[in-house]
Amino acid sequence: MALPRARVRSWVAVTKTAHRRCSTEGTRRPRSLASGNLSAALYVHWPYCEKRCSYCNFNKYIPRSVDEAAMERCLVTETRTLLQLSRVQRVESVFFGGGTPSLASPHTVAAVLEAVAQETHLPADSEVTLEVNPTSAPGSRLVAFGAAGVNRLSIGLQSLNDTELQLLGRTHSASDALRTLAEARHLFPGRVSVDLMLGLPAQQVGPWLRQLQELLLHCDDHVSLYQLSLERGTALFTQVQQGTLPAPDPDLAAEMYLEGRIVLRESGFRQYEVSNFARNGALSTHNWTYWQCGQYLGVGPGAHGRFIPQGAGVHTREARIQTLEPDNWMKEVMLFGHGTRKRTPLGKLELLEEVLAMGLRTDMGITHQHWQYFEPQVTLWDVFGASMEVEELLEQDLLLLDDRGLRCSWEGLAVLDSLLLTLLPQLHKAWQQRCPSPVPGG
Ligand SMILES: C[S@@+](CC[C@H](N)C(=O)[O-])C[C@H]1O[C@@H](n2cnc3c(N)ncnc32)[C@H](O)[C@@H]1O
Ligand SMILES: C[S@@+](CC[C@H](N)C(=O)[O-])C[C@H]1O[C@@H](n2cnc3c(N)ncnc32)[C@H](O)[C@@H]1O
Ligand code: SF4
Repeated sequence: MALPRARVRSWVAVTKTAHRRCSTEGTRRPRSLASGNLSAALYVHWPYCEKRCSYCNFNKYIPRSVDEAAMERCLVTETRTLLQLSRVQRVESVFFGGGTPSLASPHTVAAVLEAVAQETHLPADSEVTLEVNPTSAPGSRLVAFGAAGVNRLSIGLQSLNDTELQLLGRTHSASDALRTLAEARHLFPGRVSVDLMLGLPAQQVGPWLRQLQELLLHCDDHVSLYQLSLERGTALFTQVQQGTLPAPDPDLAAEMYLEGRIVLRESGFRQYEVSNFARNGALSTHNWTYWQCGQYLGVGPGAHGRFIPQGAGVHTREARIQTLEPDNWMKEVMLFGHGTRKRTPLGKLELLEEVLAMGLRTDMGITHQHWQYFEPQVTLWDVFGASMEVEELLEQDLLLLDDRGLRCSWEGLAVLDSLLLTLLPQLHKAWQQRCPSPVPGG
């Protein structure tokens, strides 16, 4: 079998199908699983932005004005409802994402955190992240967000090249990004992440690597690299379709990623996940919960969640999506206490697919103990140990299956999508052999 070509999927594609601060993090089970269904992560979506970026198809709206008091009330109400429904006893991380949550008032952030602390246990060391867009405004708001309870920032820097930032439709310049980053590091030392995009139209490997090198002179202990995903319906997609911009070259993007991860490794960063790099143990607890298939509640328009709604007498994990459009979502929250639009019970096989596809994104992979937590009867050896195709991946040193469990090698992590093309069908095959009756969803 030829070595698969490196292809990095941005996290965006992954969330559509589907941190703790110590260096031993990757070797133990996150608390969210260790404590079974008693704990969860919480995602809070702020749906508004100042301006539409040319590449973005997230659930975001550019409003003329925002009724922040109403939005705050609804976020607090839905947080309470979902916490009661899940009956979780502790929340280990809260992530304010968007949209542009740094446009929200710190008061709103504080109100949501207060509701969490009233409904359940929010330990003092829980990770509370806020996504921040760089701005030219000075940072008194960052101080206020810290006072509201935020203790980690994720800065959407995207590029350190002004021409690229304009192409992306960003409202900030490279110098705004560096100034915001410096301010953030000053206020939240060791707790600042930056998102850097790669694979933009016309972007070349050398100049992009020089951006990364420059970023390394300024950044803190966490970096995320996201390959541009050209999304239908975005301005960038149309420009590429109409030929006014060249299509991003996937081979160049793969080269940027492969070279970039080496540069980061040489600077002391551990690639703990396909797109995420941390040093000094600054892994993100919140995202770790997603990759380990822990429970998470999604609050706000378009937020996703995965949890067992025990309060409704349900004992199956559900994938949930909240209503997308903010005004409709608010109406539903005011009427019903929540704006959950879609609930999909997850069958056992679907859950195992997620355990596999998400777990292998991390360098720790899937330990036997972790697998057993979701599937006590069929082991990783049973599923993958006798497959010739899997054996080939093991021989090519792309995959490891040993006493620790199943995980990608350093080379394998860069081509995970190709490995899953073998591993997921193998899981299905093993599952069918075990339960031959064709029950949909497992
Ligand atoms: C949806 S944004 C929200 C945060 C904030 N509004 C911002 O723009 O920085 C979160 C991150 O997703 C990544 N992202 C968004 N759209 C993407 C796309 N089409 N392809 C790859 N990454 C994308 C960006 O790196 C961005 O920092
Ligand atoms: C693009 S990532 C940026 C993370 C950033 N690099 C960091 O290290 O914190 C944004 C994160 O927000 C969460 N997220 C974004 N949109 C979401 C949604 N609609 N529902 C649930 N979680 C979401 C996921 O955890 C995702 O990894
Ligand atoms: S990339 Fe961020 S700032 Fe830009 S439109 Fe999307 S959510 Fe808003």
